[in-house]
Amino acid sequence: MPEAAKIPIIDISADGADQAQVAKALVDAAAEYGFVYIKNAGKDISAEQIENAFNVSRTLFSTPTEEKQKCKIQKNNQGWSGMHTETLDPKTQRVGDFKEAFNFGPFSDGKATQPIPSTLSVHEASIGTFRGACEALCRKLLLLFGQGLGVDPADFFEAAHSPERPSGSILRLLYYPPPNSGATAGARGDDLRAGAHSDYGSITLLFRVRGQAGLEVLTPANAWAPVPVCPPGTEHDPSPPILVNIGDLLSYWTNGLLRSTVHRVAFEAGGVEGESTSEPRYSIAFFCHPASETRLVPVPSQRVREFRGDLDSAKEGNPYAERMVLTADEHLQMRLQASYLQLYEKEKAETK
Ligand SMILES: O=C(O)CCC(=O)C(=O)O
Ligand SMILES: [Fe+2]
Repeated sequence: MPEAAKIPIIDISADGADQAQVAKALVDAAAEYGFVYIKNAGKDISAEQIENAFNVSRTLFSTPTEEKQKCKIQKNNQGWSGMHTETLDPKTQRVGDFKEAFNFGPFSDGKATQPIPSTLSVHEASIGTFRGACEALCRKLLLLFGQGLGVDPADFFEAAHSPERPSGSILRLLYYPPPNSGATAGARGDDLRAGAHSDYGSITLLFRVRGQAGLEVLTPANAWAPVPVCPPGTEHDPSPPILVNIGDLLSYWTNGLLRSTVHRVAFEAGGVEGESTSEPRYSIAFFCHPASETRLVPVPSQRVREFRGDLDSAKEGNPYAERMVLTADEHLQMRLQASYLQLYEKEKAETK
């Protein structure tokens, strides 16, 4: 039975917690594992808000396909993507991901700035509020990363993620249909709910539902390890911890000091008591990106400058790393084109 991934649990909002110590623990976890659980006692994002977001998600994915089709994903990375639209690991997967997703871009005055299904109209403002809470938590984490890395000024990352400026940040609702259902008929043993990948942005927040297994990380020993929804010690918290992981952009920005770890969602992911993959699975991700025009110049931190450990892994996330300083938007576009094969292929054909 595969052993669960070793991922530290950190409480960033504990009363009287020493922020310098919290910042150091976060950086250590991000440098060693690339993943960290943020204990969720409901101070940053309440259990009720999270539950409400999952209810909205269930409403969305049970909306008729024709209605979702009207909001089909566009090249701005906003909208609905149906089964197999995204292929996170195109080199290995024979067929795209067994999942549906809906990406929300920015909101303005409680309103989405993109088409949304009519079934979501009554929930529009609450989705915007939830997205805002995710954005605020990310900025709090980015400030802690800046402090923990000794970046001068400490708000270097936080300031680059100002919510006032356009960015690629996305709130994503995800739905994985159950195995052996109409939507997954024909799936083979080696097919995946989400192919192996690392995330593209700075940091990702991931919300999951108790009992729903499936997420695995690739360990340094090249084995897949399940990531329990409620690791020991968090079973009685009001809400499962929020899983935070480092994306390629932040890894690249920090010369690979912060690790961007490969992960996937499998149909069979054993090893965690009380969790199973036989049910439909829902998860919610917030992908946090810097303002689009941010130039990914070296981070003003001695620790980053002196880090020479793993430059190769930074390069992996960004094949152009050696050639030029990219902007955040150029970095994102490069990655989107690789995983939305049809969306971009179709366009190539049309422009011929
Ligand atoms: O659904 C999950 O647990 C993970 C999803 C994920 O890794 C992603 O969308 O990038
Ligand atoms: Fe991911």
